[in-house]
Amino acid sequence: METRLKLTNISKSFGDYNALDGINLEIKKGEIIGFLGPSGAGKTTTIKIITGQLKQTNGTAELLGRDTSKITHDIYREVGIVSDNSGVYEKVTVWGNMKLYADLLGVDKRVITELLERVGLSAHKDKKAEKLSRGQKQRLVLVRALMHKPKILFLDEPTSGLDPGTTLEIHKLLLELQEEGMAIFLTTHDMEEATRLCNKVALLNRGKIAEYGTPKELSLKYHEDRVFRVIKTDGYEEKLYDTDEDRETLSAWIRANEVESLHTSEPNLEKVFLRVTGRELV
Ligand SMILES: Nc1ncnc2c1ncn2[C@@H]1O[C@H](COP(=O)(O)OP(=O)(O)OP(=O)(O)O)[C@@H](O)[C@H]1O
Repeated sequence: METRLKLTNISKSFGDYNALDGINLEIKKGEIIGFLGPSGAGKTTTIKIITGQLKQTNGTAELLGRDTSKITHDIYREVGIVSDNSGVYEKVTVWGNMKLYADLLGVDKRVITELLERVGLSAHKDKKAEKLSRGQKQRLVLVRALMHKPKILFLDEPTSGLDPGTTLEIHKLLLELQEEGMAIFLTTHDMEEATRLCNKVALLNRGKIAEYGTPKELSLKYHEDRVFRVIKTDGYEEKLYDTDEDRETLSAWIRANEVESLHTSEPNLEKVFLRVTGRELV
């Protein structure tokens, strides 16, 4: 699969403070990679280096095969960026906001119609952006970043503060885009979101990638206390651990037909994160 982003041994110092220390990361076509880390871990610094806004102290960053320290503005025709300060024109309508970008990028009007339809904003196209709800505005920002069909999309906290319905819609759209081959670099504080969307996640802590793998791999790796919850036919619930003794007990219950159901409880990414960083995600 085609590599869309490759970071090799990236370090960044601000004076004698090492904000990033030896970051390696690769994103291929059709992959969603989660970049997770507590406040101050170095996420924004990494994104700035990738998008050419900041120069690394060491290492190389290649975006769509080009060295980011030498990229020119035309690369933005193939890159989409969604961040907080997304620059929606508040006094301009939804359609107008889309049209401004479409003209700039040479995108056909039909694409605007299609995208607004896809995220349920067609009915609001003549509303000024300032009148949109938070979720509607977030969807506007997202589709505006998509209209030129970027090969790679950078998403900074795409669903933070949104209701579950809108969040689901955005997730559905992102999974469709992934299916279409878009590579997505996602920062999020929402571990459920990371688990649902990401092929792999990198846990960034104090400027280093402390863990990297599929959400499942990481959850299992930190799964020390494997607990089984057993509901017995008499209605009682028992907890068993992954020990020889408890396994023997479980076999005996099964043989005696005393087990109604059996559940394993795996730790989620949130717990992994806390263990790795010792810090809450904020
Ligand atoms: N221009 C700068 N000069 C000095 N230190 C900086 C500069 N930019 C960032 N830092 C420091 O580098 C570290 C990483 O910052 P960064 O903004 O990348 O964190 P982050 O992971 O994006 O955090 P958040 O989730 O809070 O946005 C922080 O300790 C920050 O204070």
